[in-house]
Amino acid sequence: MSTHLQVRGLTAGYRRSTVLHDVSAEVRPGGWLGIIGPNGSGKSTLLKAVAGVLGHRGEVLVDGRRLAGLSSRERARAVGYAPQIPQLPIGLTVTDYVLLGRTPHLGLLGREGRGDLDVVRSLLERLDLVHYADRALATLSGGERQRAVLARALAQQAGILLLDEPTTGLDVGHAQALLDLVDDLRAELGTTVVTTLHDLTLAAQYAERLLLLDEGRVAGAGPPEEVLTAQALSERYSARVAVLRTADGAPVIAPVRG
Ligand SMILES: Nc1ncnc2c1ncn2[C@@H]1O[C@H](COP(=O)(O)OP(=O)(O)OP(=O)(O)O)[C@@H](O)[C@H]1O
Repeated sequence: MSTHLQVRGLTAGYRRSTVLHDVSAEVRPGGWLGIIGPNGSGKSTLLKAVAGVLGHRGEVLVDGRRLAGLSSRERARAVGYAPQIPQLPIGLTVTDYVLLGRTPHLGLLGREGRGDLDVVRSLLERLDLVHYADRALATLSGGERQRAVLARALAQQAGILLLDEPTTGLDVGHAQALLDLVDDLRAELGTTVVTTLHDLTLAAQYAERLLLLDEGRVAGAGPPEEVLTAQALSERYSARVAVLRTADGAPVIAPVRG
């Protein structure tokens, strides 16, 4: 199942201020869009609005249907969301927490079946969480907890996966394992992926296209090699960087001391 995501003229914010101004974006079925931009530019706000947890003007279309018009079960099957700072039921074990991701797939009795347990088990293996399966979330380290949050979002097997800073707190190996897993889901299930990422080199290596936000407006969009120029990073982030290339031409962003 591959899902097409369109965001049209999205304006959103909080009680006192409008943060996003008329943002439009599109992700092809099975595509990966990386949202980048400096602190406070509106990346998380955009994901919240697309996830439907923050009111907005404009439209979010999933396969041409307004997300706001779907039932909550349909919406949970369409969009999975891992927020940057999730509210965690810290008394739950890792297994029970990740199983919550299966809720939109359970039958009338609400009982999980063998298939649900298999999905959870496989995610715990891929995210190196098997040893923690029976531990309460409260007892995990920051990176272990982050991996549990991502496992729950992945267990949902929604057509669109929204991940807000998924590699925060993860060491380089676990960060790569997570992004590889998301990429595999794209290949195996056709999952459409939107992530915010501060690590621009990782963003360039995994996302097909980038959307650069600055002060809540789109300041650039396109393939990573077009968006990530030293000039754009200097203008938008006030950063001194050298843009290097991997053997296959992907940009590597190296900060340079002044
Ligand atoms: N709940 C809130 N109430 C009021 N203002 C908020 C709220 N959440 C975020 N903001 C403000 O909205 C703006 C955009 O925040 P947002 O979290 O979307 O930025 P971001 O690009 O994800 O930033 P970062 O890179 O620091 O995570 C910021 O100025 C922030 O202070």
